[in-house]
Amino acid sequence: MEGSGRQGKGGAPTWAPSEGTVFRPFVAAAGAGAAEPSPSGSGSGVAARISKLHGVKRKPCVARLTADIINTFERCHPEFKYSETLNPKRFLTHPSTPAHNDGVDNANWDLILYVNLELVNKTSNRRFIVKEMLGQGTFGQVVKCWDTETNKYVAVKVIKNQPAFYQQAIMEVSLLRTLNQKFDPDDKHNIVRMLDYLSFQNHLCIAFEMLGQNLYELLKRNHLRGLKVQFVQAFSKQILDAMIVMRDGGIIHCDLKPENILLAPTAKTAAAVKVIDFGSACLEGKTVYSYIQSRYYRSPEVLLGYPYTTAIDMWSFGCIVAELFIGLPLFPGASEYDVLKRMLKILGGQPPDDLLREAKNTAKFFKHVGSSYLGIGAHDGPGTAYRMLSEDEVEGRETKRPKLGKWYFPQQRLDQLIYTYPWDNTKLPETEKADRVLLVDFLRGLLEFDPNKRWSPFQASGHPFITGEPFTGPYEPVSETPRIPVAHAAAVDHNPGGGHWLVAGLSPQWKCEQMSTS
Ligand SMILES: Nc1ncnc2c1ncn2[C@@H]1O[C@H](COP(=O)(O)OP(=O)(O)OP(=O)(O)O)[C@@H](O)[C@H]1O
Repeated sequence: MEGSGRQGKGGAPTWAPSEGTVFRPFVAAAGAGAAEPSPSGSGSGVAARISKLHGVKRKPCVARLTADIINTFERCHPEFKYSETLNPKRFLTHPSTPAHNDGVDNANWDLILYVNLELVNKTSNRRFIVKEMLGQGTFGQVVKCWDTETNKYVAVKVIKNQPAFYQQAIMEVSLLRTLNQKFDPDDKHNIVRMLDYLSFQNHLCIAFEMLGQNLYELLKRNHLRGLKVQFVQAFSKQILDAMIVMRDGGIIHCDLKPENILLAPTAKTAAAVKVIDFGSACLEGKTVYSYIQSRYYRSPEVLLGYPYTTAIDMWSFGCIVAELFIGLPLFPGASEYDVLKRMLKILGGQPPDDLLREAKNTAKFFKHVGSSYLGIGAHDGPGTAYRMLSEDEVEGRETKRPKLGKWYFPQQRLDQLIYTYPWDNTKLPETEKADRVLLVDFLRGLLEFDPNKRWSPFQASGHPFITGEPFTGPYEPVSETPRIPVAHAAAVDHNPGGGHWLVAGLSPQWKCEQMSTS
């Protein structure tokens, strides 16, 4: 259904004879009929004529004739005029039927993108020429573009023309600018570089350096069998490096997952990665949304509706590390209930009572059973006052049975999963066994139910799994002194009126113009 209407509207044919001219397309001309070359090849047909014009003496073949087809047409027919602007648009956006914003947006408020559309920064006149679609997400579309200023390919995120998306994208610009310029001016900490941002047809467009495949695609390419421990180590180290910087800035990413970690081209090592997509990010202490993080990577405190900090990213990071090793998501729940149930089963514990007591959504998942209950967490601590609801109990409460997904691996505790992976394996070399012991100990500190006890990125970066130091027993991180996130302070200083327009270098007036048209 791709845009026949659109093609009709803007749609001149590739070749455009002047009015009244009956021009036979080349294929027909070179085929049977009046234009057939003479059987002898000596030259009475069109092909032979073209051959002569090109100075070709021997019998031409079709492939040769199409090599310089525009020239060929022009030589064959003096009235033939070619103009690239008259080409039919090759749409990249689906659907490509105009619906809003004077016909440049579709029904989903996405800008209708097509090959060779120029996204222009009116202030600098820098132009980004659209070439192909890279991905479509919640906030809009990401397209590969040719940057006329640097003569390089870049990735441009074209945000949907809707106030909520617009506002959040401004936040992405603001936070990424702070991270890039203030915290990582030399591009050493594995965070995507933002190159430019502009407003085009009421769409905020953000240009990023062009990166490669994401880690989910990498796992798929490996048939979801997981990566060697050495790669898991290398990627973990780089992601942690980015997370240390984010935490120093008091920035919570809120959507860490394998899809948002991209391979980066580098001369140094074949396994460099960068963190992308700050489209859901926020400042610590200024958390606005409660429905955040992709479900499989959602932390217990977010599921339960408890105030959150940068520790939620460490939970997602733990899920990513485990997934990189086993090739499958660790908690692929079909519902939030399913995710939580899997956490309890695989980790053999549950969130601490004080968190459950204060969290907003505890009653959706747990029943208060008094202080003496020796439940799932009993093996590693005192009893708990809360027990997770059964599916029947949830159905009774919510009138709907919670969705439960399939288990793709044995229903085991995390350590057993890692030690026995790929689960039919009996003999492992001693070095591999040692690596896995290290990995399990590393995951223990990341997948900690209590956000206050969960390791910070800096603490995790001291683990022997990351440093390569010998493992002498369970890792005890150094305690950290409380810090004041710098970006948080900066954002408040620049713009006490709320929002982050000024921090991003975008005027509130510009914001209003955009808002009013949508
Ligand atoms: N710098 C980049 N280089 C190459 N590809 C990119 C780049 N940035 C984004 N992409 C591609 O576009 C996809 C979507 O990007 P991004 O996650 O930033 O958008 P989103 O709308 O926030 O998506 P989601 O809804 O999945 O969070 C990515 O998964 C990736 O495949």
